[in-house]
Amino acid sequence: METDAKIYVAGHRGMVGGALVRRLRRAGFTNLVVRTSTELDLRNQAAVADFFAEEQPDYVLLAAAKVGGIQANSTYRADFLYDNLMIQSNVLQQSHRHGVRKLLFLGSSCIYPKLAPQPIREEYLLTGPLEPTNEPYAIAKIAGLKLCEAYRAQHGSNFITVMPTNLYGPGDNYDLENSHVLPALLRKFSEAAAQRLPQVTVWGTGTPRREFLHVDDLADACLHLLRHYDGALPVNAGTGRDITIQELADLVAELTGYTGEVVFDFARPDGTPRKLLDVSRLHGLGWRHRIGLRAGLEQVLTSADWLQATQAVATATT
Ligand SMILES: NC(=O)C1=CN([C@@H]2O[C@H](COP(=O)(O)OP(=O)(O)OC[C@H]3O[C@@H](n4cnc5c(N)ncnc54)[C@H](OP(=O)(O)O)[C@@H]3O)[C@@H](O)[C@H]2O)C=CC1
Ligand SMILES: C[C@H]1O[C@H](OP(=O)(O)OP(=O)(O)OC[C@H]2O[C@@H](n3cnc4c(=O)[nH]c(N)nc43)[C@H](O)[C@@H]2O)[C@@H](O)[C@@H](O)C1=O
Repeated sequence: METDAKIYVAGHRGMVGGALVRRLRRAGFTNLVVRTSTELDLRNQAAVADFFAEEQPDYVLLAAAKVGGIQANSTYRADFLYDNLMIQSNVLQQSHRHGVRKLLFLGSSCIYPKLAPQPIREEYLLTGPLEPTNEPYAIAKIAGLKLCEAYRAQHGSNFITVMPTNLYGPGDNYDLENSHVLPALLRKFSEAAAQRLPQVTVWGTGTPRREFLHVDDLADACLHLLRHYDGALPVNAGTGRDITIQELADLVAELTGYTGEVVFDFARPDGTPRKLLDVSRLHGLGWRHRIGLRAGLEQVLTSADWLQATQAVATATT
């Protein structure tokens, strides 16, 4: 990849898109094209066609999507299915029409069957029923992956697909209802520590296991795959290690200095019991994660992004 190649990063204001932009800039890529969703709604077929005709990018990184945690996925089911189907269909079709040299599509570990054998290998896709809380999102992501495969098979398009585990890092969403577990716990425990609250409520039973990858590691993995991988097979991206939600809550309590009680709200869904990714394909391609969970969380809690996000939340609630 030449450093003056024109790269469209879709979703650059999001957590993953932001990390991709930072990583690409650090690697010397200067010709980045970005649009906010207000400037370009990727669900709009005609607008996406006009954009590609005007910009003619060489590479496309598709990090724009409707994204959220277990509650958002379960509540806004139509939006998660419709928005994601439209965004990816429009971007993939125009990337094909305009002869984009390579496209990277981001799926998710939730595309695999709810009770898949662990760790989850890429070939377990479509071998069993999905987790109901995020079935619409998973169906959309599976359709995206299959569309990449189909463009490659029918037209020879170099569309590659990456399936990340649960991510965290700068640019995360700290909304208490719609976010993923890690940002939610960081906020709940740090607020409880500051206000000396006697209890923090964690959703579900605390027994589900989750794997967490720092978003800067994911961005690095994506650049590695852009440079070194042209295959049809999807590639899992994770650390190969997971922990229970109870262990995660204990870790976040320790890091935020919270010493009160942790209670579990059994009325909230657990979701998938476990979704540890088998990352041997990615390791075989020469990439491994660098940022462990404790170090990654310490980095988040001392970052300018965290201070900004928590100040914005404090201002909005006073
Ligand atoms: N977060 C996670 O834990 C995981 C994420 N992923 C995948 O990574 C990708 C990025 O996720 P993440 O960065 O966390 O998500 P974010 O919610 O942080 O960012 C999503 C971005 O998508 C853009 N977007 C949403 N709808 C539209 C639209 N209609 N038109 C144009 N742009 C739109 C938004 O743009 P704007 O800000 O301009 O409105 C936003 O910046 C997704 O494909 C997701 O499935 C996969 C596994 C785990
Ligand atoms: C990345 C992935 O993210 C989603 O799947 P998920 O991993 O189930 O999502 P989550 O991070 O929101 O929850 C993980 C676990 O944690 C528990 N939990 C405890 N306390 C809080 C809490 O306060 N908030 C949240 N959100 N969860 C909590 C929660 O009950 C669950 O057991 C997919 O929908 C899909 O979008 C996807 O691809």
